[in-house]
This record gives sequence, structure tokens and C-alpha cells, in this order.
Amino acid sequence: MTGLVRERARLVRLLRLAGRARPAALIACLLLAAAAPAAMSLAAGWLVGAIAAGGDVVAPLATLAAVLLVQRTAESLQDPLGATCSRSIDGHVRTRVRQIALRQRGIAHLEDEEFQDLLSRASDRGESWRVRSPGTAATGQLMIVFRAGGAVAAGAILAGHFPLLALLLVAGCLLQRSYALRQWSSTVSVEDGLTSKQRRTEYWAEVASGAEAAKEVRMFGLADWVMERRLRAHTETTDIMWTARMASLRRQAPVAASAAVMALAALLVPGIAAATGRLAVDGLATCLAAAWAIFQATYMGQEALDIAYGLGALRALDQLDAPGADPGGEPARYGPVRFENVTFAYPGAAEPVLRGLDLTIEPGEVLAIVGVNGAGKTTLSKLLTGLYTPSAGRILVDGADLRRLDVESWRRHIAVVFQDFVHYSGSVRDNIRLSAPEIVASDDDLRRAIHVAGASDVIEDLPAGLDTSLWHTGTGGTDLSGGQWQRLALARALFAAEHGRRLLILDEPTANLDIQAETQFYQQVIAGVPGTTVVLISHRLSTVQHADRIVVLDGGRIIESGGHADLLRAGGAYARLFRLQAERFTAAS
Ligand SMILES: Nc1ncnc2c1ncn2[C@@H]1O[C@H](COP(=O)(O)OP(=O)(O)OP(=O)(O)O)[C@@H](O)[C@H]1O
Repeated sequence: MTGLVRERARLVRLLRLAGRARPAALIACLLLAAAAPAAMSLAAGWLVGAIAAGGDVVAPLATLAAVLLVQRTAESLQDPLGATCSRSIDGHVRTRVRQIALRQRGIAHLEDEEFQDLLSRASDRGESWRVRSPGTAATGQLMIVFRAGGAVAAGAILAGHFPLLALLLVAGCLLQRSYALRQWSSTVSVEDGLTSKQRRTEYWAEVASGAEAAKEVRMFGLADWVMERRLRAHTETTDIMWTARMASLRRQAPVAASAAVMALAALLVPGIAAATGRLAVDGLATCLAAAWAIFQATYMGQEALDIAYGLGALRALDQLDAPGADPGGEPARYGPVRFENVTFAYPGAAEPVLRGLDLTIEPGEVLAIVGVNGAGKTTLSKLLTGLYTPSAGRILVDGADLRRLDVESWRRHIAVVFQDFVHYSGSVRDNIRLSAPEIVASDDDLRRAIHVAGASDVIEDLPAGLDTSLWHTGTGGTDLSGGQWQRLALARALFAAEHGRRLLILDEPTANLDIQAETQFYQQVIAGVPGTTVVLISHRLSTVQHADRIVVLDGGRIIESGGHADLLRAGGAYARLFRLQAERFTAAS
């Protein structure tokens, strides 16, 4: 089997994803619709023959009407049945695409442009000329199989009178169709090359009409500027697409010429035979109707392009699905964590963020990491959680290289509040439980975490307490202030820490808190999880000064390490940062 036939057969097999009943009903409709034109040509010949002979026309007329009725019914059911089958197939494909995106250990692939392109191609959002839908391609492929069958049936009827003409029309139409399709398909690969440009258009559309940038777009008066950017990005892609489409259109001239030749032959051969007495009038009617049926069954409809686009989506899915993405590994045991000569650069970045970093995090210690903006503090936490792997060096967890461990088992030892934590739409209860979904928690458990996070008053003020539905972007629920969301995120991590997570990572946990909450933070939150290892990243040195150990990150390495008092005495970078912060308050008072 050639690759092309194998791909087409695979498309048909996709229909199994839509269950049994709907594809079966679709096949029945396609069969009836495909057989109808050939049946009609026979009925037309019968009717014309009956009229010519002055015989009974009721039976042929009734047959013709019945065939027409069956054809119209089958054709009208074909579209809705095809749509339900293809939507169901597409649903399965999109689920698979999401599973692939989620199954990787880390998140580096999500920042890889090629991966994003494949993702866009495999789960189309409808930006192309036709949607890249494997489901529509599958139903389109089925339709083409039946239409080809219909063409062969009509060809067989014509061959009863003119075998050569039948061969010419069937073979000629199929060749012409395949040529036209090849021309149009070249536009599909042009569009595939524009996926990242299309993403840029989507980005500007989101800035223009999404909730995230809405405030600044209005305050800065950016509407025209954003719309202009979107239009420019859009035109960049559409210009290229239209150039490709016009070139394809120009290459269709041979198709038009050959179609004219075949139509002429289809009329002249039976026509001349009838005029010279070699073909009876009923035969003429049959031949003309059969030729018309061949043309009808072999024209290149949109389903041909649907197949080209849908196959593109399946190929992208295959590339995404290539094996070897996640090696798995041994379950992780909790113990000391050791960064050993770790260097790390983000994918595509010229310079590394961390350069030969050495650091040990002992179980049960509270380790604070400080450093200027961009020093790599958050990056260090992403490596620690296995979201990225070091470019060089290694991270040992209880003596085992994290690369070789089952990262999910490692993450089950960790509770984290990222700097850009997520505001989940859902109840307060769900927002807290999400950090340890496997725990069956009582309301008392949740309230304990809420209390330690200093969020009790936030929950008390909500209309339905823990059941209050939260919705960050403002529709269908209650939104919270930045600080209230942060307390909830803290409660989420504390809940996980109280239920067995041994390592608590807090990245700027006091950034949105008021001064009172910030002052109480260490005594309330950190002291609330005794025995837990805490990695505390903060610019606010008042938040970190009570930590067991403070490390200063600079130039990709740890340049200082020690307790608050030791570091102040040492008079290095930490002492300078601390004095600067302290001076602000002294000067203000
Ligand atoms: N996803 C990313 N892709 C490429 N570069 C990144 C990415 N995330 C961060 N960086 C770069 O890595 C460097 C370190 O960033 P990181 O967020 O770790 O710093 P940080 O010390 O936490 O800073 P801050 O105090 O501002 O939060 C920065 O120069 C940043 O531009």
C-alpha cells in the first residue's frame, strides 16, 4: 500500500471514534446518494423510451420520482450526520493533543515554537481557509469513496453503449480531479508555514478584546494601536495565502480545458450516434444522464481540501506523539536536595541564567533566596520542581539524579505558590484542595490552612463561605483583590504541606499582602508548618530575615550564604540590600 492510500484508509478508520450508529447511518446515506444518479440515468432512458413508444409512462415516472426522493433525502441527512461524526472525531483528537501537551515532564516544550506550530496544526482553531479537522477529512474521504463508486456505476451504464467514451470520461475526470487537488493542496503547505504568524494575530486579537489587557488598553488609549498591530499581523498572513491561492487558481487552466473537451465528447458521441440512427432515443437519454452522473460524481468539492487539511492535522499529531518524550523513572524519596554545578539556559536563549550553581537544601530548613530582578530565583524554583532540566550539572534528590526519577512522584513531595499563581475559576473549596487533590479533606482541614494563611476574614466575608464561586475575570462569580487571591494561594500550598508535602516553595508570597500581613507572615505562615522544608523567595528582606539560612543569587551563582545576622556582619551584597530597604523607611519617618 502506498503512503497516500494508507493515510486515506486511516482517515476512514477514524470514523470508529464516532461510535457505530452514526457512521452506519452516514454510510447508508452516502451509498443511496451515490447510487441515485446511475439509477436515474436508467430511469430517464426508460421514461424517454416509453414516451417515444407511446407506452405507459406511469411506472418509469414513479421510479424516477422515487429515485429523486431517495437521493434528496439521503443528501439532506448526509450533512448533519457527517457533522456529528466529524465533531466527535475532532473531540477525540483534541483530547489527545491536550494529553500530549500535558504528559511531558517539564514545560520547556511549551515555549518551543515548533511544538506550538504542531499544536496549532493538530488542533485547529479555525484560522485556515478550511478548518484543519481530521473529522471533516474522515467524512469527506468516505464521501469520495462512495462518489467514486457512483462514477464507476454510471460509467458501467455508459460503457453498455460506448465503452471507450465511458473509459475516457471516468479516467479523464478522475485524473483532472487529482491534478486540481494537487494544485490546491500546495496552498495547504503554504498555510502550515504561517502557523506562528497566525498565532501573533491571535495574540493581538486577545489584547484587543480580552479581559487581561482591557484596563491598560483603555487607560493608555491603545485601541487604535492594538487594532493596527492585529491588522498588520493578519494581513501579513492573508497576503501570503492569497498569493498562493491565486497561483493555484491560475494553474487550473488545463482543468477547464479538459473539462470542456470531455463535456463536448459526452454530448457529441451519443448525439451523433442518435442522429445517424445508431442509438435509439431512450439510449441517448440514458447515455446523457450517465455522463452527467460521472461529471457530478467526480467534481472536486470542498471535501478534497478538507482531506488535505485534515491529513495535515493528523501528521502534526503524529509528530507530537513521537515516542520517547518522557522516560519515567524511579519514585522519588524525600531527602536533601543538592544542586551540583547546575547551569541552565532557557530554550533558544543566548546566555545561561544559572552558571555552575551549587546549593544544598537540607530537610526541615527554611532557606531564603534573595537577589536582584532577573537573578534567576524563580528559575531555580522551576528547576527544583522539575519543570525544566539543567543544561549542565545535576540536581540530586536524596542522592538520586532528578532526571532519572519519576518527576510526578517528586512533585507529590512539593507544595508551591508561584509568583504568577493561577486564579482558578471554581469554589473556594476547590481553589484550596487543588494542591493535593488526592486528599479527602474535611472543612476543618481547609479552615486550618485558611487560618494559617491569614485568609479567615477573606472567606468569612464571602457570601457562601467555602462554597462561594470565584471567577477571576469577573463573570458568573465573585472576584477577589490581589492580596485576597494571594492569601488563598498560600492557603492552597499550606493545605498540601499539612497533608504530607515535605517541601514548600513560596515565590514572592508577600508581594500583594498589606503591611500588617507581611509583618506577621513569618511568625504565622512559616511557623505554621514546622518540620516542613521551606524555600522562600522574596525581595522583602523583612520577610526572609528569620530564615535559617539566606542565600544571595547573583550572576547565576550563590555569592553569599548564612543567617541574617551573619550576612549583615559580613557587610556584603545582602547587607547592602538590607540597608537600602531599611533606609527607605528611616528616610520616610
Ligand atoms: N520562560 C522564559 N524564557 C526565556 N527566558 C526567561 C524565561 N523566564 C525567565 N527568563 C529569563 O531568565 C532570567 C531570570 O528570570 P527569573 O524569573 O528566574 O528571575 P528572578 O530572579 O525570579 O526575577 P524577579 O526578582 O524579577 O522575579 C531573566 O533574565 C528572564 O528574562
